[in-house]
Amino acid sequence: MVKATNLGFPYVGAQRELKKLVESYWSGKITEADLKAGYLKIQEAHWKVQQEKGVEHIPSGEFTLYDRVLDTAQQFGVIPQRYQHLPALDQFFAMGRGLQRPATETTPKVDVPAMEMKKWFDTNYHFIVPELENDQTFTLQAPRAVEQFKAAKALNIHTRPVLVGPVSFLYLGKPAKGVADFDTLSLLPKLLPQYIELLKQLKEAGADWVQIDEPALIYDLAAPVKQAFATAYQSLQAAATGVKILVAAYFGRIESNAEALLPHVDGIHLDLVRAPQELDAIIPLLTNGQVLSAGVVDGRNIWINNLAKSIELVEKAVQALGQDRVFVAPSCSLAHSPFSTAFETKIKAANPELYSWLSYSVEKCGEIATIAKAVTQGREAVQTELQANAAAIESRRTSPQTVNPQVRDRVAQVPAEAWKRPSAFPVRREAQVKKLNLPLFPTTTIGSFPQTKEIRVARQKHNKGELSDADYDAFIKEQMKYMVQQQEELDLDVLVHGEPERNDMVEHFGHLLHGYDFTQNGWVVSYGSRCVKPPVIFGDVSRRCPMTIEEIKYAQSLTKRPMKGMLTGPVTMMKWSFVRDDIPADQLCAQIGLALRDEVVDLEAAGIPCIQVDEPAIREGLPIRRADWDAYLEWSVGCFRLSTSGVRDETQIHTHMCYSDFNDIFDAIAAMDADVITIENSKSDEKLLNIFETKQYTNEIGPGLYDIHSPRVPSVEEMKQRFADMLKYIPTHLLWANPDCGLKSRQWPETKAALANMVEVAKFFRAQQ
Ligand code: MET
Ligand SMILES: [Zn+2]
Repeated sequence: MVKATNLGFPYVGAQRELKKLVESYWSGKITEADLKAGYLKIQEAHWKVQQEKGVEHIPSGEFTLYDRVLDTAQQFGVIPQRYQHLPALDQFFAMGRGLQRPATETTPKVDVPAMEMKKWFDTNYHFIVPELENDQTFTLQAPRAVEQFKAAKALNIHTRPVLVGPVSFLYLGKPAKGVADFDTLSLLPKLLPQYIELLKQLKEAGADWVQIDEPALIYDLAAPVKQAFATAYQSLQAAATGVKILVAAYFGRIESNAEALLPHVDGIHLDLVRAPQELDAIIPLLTNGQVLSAGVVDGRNIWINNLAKSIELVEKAVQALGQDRVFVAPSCSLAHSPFSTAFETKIKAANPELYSWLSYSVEKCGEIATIAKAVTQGREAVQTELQANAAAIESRRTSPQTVNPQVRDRVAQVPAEAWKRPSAFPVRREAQVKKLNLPLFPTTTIGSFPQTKEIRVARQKHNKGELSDADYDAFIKEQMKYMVQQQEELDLDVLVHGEPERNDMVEHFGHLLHGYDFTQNGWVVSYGSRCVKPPVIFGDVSRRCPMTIEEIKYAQSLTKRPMKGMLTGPVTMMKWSFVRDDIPADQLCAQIGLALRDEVVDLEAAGIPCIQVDEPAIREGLPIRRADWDAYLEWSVGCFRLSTSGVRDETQIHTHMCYSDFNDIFDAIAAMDADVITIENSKSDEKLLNIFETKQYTNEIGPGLYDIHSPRVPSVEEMKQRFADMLKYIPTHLLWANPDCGLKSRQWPETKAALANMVEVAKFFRAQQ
């Protein structure tokens, strides 16, 4: 019998119950006991819903109150010194999010920052990076997996415990602050006995299968790391704990990384959505009853599965291995997909066709069960489900909502010259210098100004219909007027309209484009208790109407200084949305690129001399494997150019990225060929500037002069220092003065003070020349 299994579930809850629960605990509204009782109830509901949907291997132990890598660190005693004095639960949250607490009669004052957070592979989830000492000791304490397994068992639900694997844990960890650099994998021999102990405890509690997540298997790995995998699983096997081990890799292909560990495990999970070709590669390597867990249902998106296709794939595995050696599974933990489409009442009513294409975690569990049943009992056993699915897939393939022939034709017929500016940068620069007549070291900002409470309230009222369109427009105009006035007073050179009309740089444009929709409850965790609700791209994308012209034109009418138009680039529009999976990414990106191209051309026609197209997400879209980088950079950079190259030489194209860590893709950034790029710098001066020692950036550039993430006002002196450092690397005539990123999360007083200092610095250096 082919088993329906799951790897992980959206622990945040159907209506983000867990978020509300932990946040109430943080604010002191509920006690630790309330928190415990509360999360047990949530877990119970989750186990039950998976059971009802027909999942046979229900995961436990992956449920976390903040982050499961952090859970893993704490339960093995990987606790940096600065948190060690705190009681367990406070300690856990302090490591995740920092803790500030005044002294009481019995306890001293606490003030500890959070540990570092990093992106979890190529998802938008962020995990807490374990800090390891080179003489680190490990001690197993209160393992979550055992606690949760027992809790489920008490409810009569048999679960499959999930652990973060020992190699991935160490590989993703880093040497603690102040410790000399060392290979964190060298700690493996010390860590493994703790895993053995944990497996024994799970066995004792009644577990049979244990899922050990080793997502690090999808990286380009050096030989010693592959060896570490082999060593680790060899010793777990030799310990004969009595549980069966399923090693799970996901988010990509494992290639040869698992070969050495394979003989030492009872099964392996593969992400067959990202790497379907690995099915054929792995089958011949499985022996002695080893199991293949086939990840055929995409755990990272919101779309229905093509059941007929998945069934075929699983049948192929069954033919080779037999029914008892195949599990059906999501590609990765379902924690990366929202909870259930049942809450999408608005889409259901307004667009039932789109609704029929959606599948969130609960529905995905149903899909997994259907696939398993079809393969075990034959397709007839699930005929109704298969028919409904086939109809939905067909409607999605042919619907005018997804396919717009005009858009398709336009993408297919983009002329070669549309992929780049007509003239080279030096020629464009000459035209721009003449037209803009800017001083040396021009000053500008990145786009947004403070999103004040007043702005948020007005937007809410407008959304609820309490503020008329006309009144809201008038309000936004007032805001722009204020923002332009402030910039003139500060004596900035290139002004912006300030983005008061935008709630979010992607969602705002989504509303103005065909092919986008918005969910009510499509939440996924971004980090800790923080969730995001990305827009959905379901169809071919084109402009509904000009998107920004009114506002920018109005802002320009208020000043003689050049106004900078402000758009979100095609790659970022995709990366920060739930993207359709029925056309290739490069095609979708070109569609968005063309929509933006029209807007860029319209802005120019409206008399806007500078246009910024933000691409903060280009780097995070970089594929995990180096071998895939070139193809990705080719289309993503190409689409940026497509969106920006419809203008005359004299129109100055800007772009912006808020990280400086792009030394490895420097050539691609240069190939974007923006006239001006503004980038982050202030948090990592050297990292960014070092690259200029070896490579030349030929266009204009504004490395951020100060960090906008903090309310702190940078002094003139420190910015002078930073500017002087930049001047060592960047030719005088190419350098701009600007902050790191947009100012929307700041307040006005600090914004004005910081910008005033920044302008002073630019003027000081101008006077020196
Ligand atoms: C995350 S990058 C933000 C760019 C945008 N133009 C802003 O200033 O807010
Ligand atoms: Zn930014």
